[in-house]
Amino acid sequence: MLTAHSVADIRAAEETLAATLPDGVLMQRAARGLAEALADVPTGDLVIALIGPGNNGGDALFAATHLLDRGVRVDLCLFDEQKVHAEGLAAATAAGAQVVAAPTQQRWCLDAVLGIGARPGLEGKAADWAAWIAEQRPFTVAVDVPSGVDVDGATTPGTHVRADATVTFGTHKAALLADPSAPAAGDVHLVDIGLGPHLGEPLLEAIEPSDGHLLAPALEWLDDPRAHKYKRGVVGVMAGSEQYAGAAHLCVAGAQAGTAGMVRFVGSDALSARVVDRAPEVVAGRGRVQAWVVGPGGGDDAGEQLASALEDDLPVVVDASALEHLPTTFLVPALLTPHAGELAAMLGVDRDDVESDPLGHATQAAFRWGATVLLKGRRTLVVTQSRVTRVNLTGSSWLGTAGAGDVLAGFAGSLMASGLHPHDAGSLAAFLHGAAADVANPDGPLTATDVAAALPVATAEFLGGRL
Ligand SMILES: NC(=O)C1=CN([C@@H]2O[C@H](COP(=O)(O)OP(=O)(O)OC[C@H]3O[C@@H](n4cnc5c(N)ncnc54)[C@H](OP(=O)(O)O)[C@@H]3O)[C@@H](O)[C@H]2O)[C@@H](O)CC1
Ligand SMILES: Nc1ncnc2c1ncn2[C@@H]1O[C@H](COP(=O)(O)OP(=O)(O)O)[C@@H](O)[C@H]1O
Ligand SMILES: [K+]
Repeated sequence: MLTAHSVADIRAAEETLAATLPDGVLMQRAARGLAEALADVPTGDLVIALIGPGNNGGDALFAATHLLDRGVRVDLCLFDEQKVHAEGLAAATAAGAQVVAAPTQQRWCLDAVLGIGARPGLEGKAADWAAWIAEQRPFTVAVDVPSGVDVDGATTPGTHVRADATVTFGTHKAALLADPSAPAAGDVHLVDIGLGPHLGEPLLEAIEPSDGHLLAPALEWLDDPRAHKYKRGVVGVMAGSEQYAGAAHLCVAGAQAGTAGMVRFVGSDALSARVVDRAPEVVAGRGRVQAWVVGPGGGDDAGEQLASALEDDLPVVVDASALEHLPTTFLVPALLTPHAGELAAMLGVDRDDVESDPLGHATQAAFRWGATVLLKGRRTLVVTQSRVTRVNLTGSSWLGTAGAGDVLAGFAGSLMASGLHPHDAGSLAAFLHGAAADVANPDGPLTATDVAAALPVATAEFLGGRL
């Protein structure tokens, strides 16, 4: 699992670790890691280092000494000459760095304006530097975090740097993983400075290809010699309507691609006939299931369908139209799967509000409904009270295609029917859904049907540690 920690936790870990080491060792580790990450800068090329008032600037100043040692030239811009890491500045200038008034034509840039001590938003000189980066497009490496973002909240309320890469120290930060701030970080490289053993519970985590073991609770039947389809679980699907018949097919396709042993479909006679025609393995009509999926393309019936599913007292995935009919709170394990527009409607706010603070709004909804909230998007979030929030890093923007959400809801329901907690079911479904899109076509268009078709292979590769 890839983890990100809060600024407060990082500070506490740093204090504990620093107390066991001679002064300045941590900054030296950070500076060396930063210089190593800049190994591609050719000898003789010129780097501009934008230096802020704190230790973030210090890291870059010491990294500059390593760059200068191997023949890279370094110019320095100081945010505040009175407030700069003095030893770092002395070391960098002694090694040959020049202080200049403003960035000009440099093709390489080190953003060391602000790190984890930042109040979000850049002003004055720092805002001018961010504008220069946006206009001149030098290859920009952010030190620890892109300056100006909200490090824990992953929001971008003011001016900030947009980097090509970020070299971060000790652990990831929420801002590097979650949207809307993640694009400002570019490619993220983690430098180990020894904080690991001193860090507490993460603020955010992301499933990695090596985390196939997370599926284990849904696969206990695999080793059971007397296993049969019902031991794998049955997932019930109430999806689709006259208007959105395709959602029924796509949700069923997602459900069939999962770990459950059988899919039941409940809908009108006409829709049931179509679904069974297309997917002969599906059993139509009410019956015993271990989890329900309600809402994809559900149209006017979604409220009734949700009420009917909730009567069974079973885990439930609530998607699309069913999100308009939520009970005050959930008494069964529930996974709600809104996109930003649906979450905005649930909370009575604007879509822009959700998009500018997805973590905050998904968390608010998870607490309000006592449910797991999976907020769909480029970096899908899965939030459950008293669990570490997960962010999904798989897939590409090609996944934003009609019906992809229907497949996701069906697949997550299948994992829940096999016994997974909604937090694991939702985050694994998002992970495998993105991985399946990459299997189907990593760099180009694809349909939701393609994603559903690739899910079984993506799951097998994940289980085999081959993703
Ligand atoms: N933790 C670790 O393990 C390690 C950390 N290391 C490094 O240290 C970095 C953290 O350093 P840091 O604490 O000095 O904070 P940093 O962000 O450089 O600057 C704070 C200063 O900026 C100011 N300021 C704030 N917001 C502002 C704004 N919007 N506009 C203008 N000014 C603003 C703020 O002023 P104040 O809030 O006091 O008014 C204060 O003076 C960390 O990211 C990493 O790079 C490594 O060396 C290795 C080990
Ligand atoms: N820019 C994007 N990058 C990656 N994935 C995306 C992006 N936009 C949407 N997605 C994913 O595509 C799916 C879209 O679901 P949804 O909005 O419900 O669409 P639909 O209702 O058409 O099925 C979700 O899994 C979402 O996370
Ligand atoms: K920075």
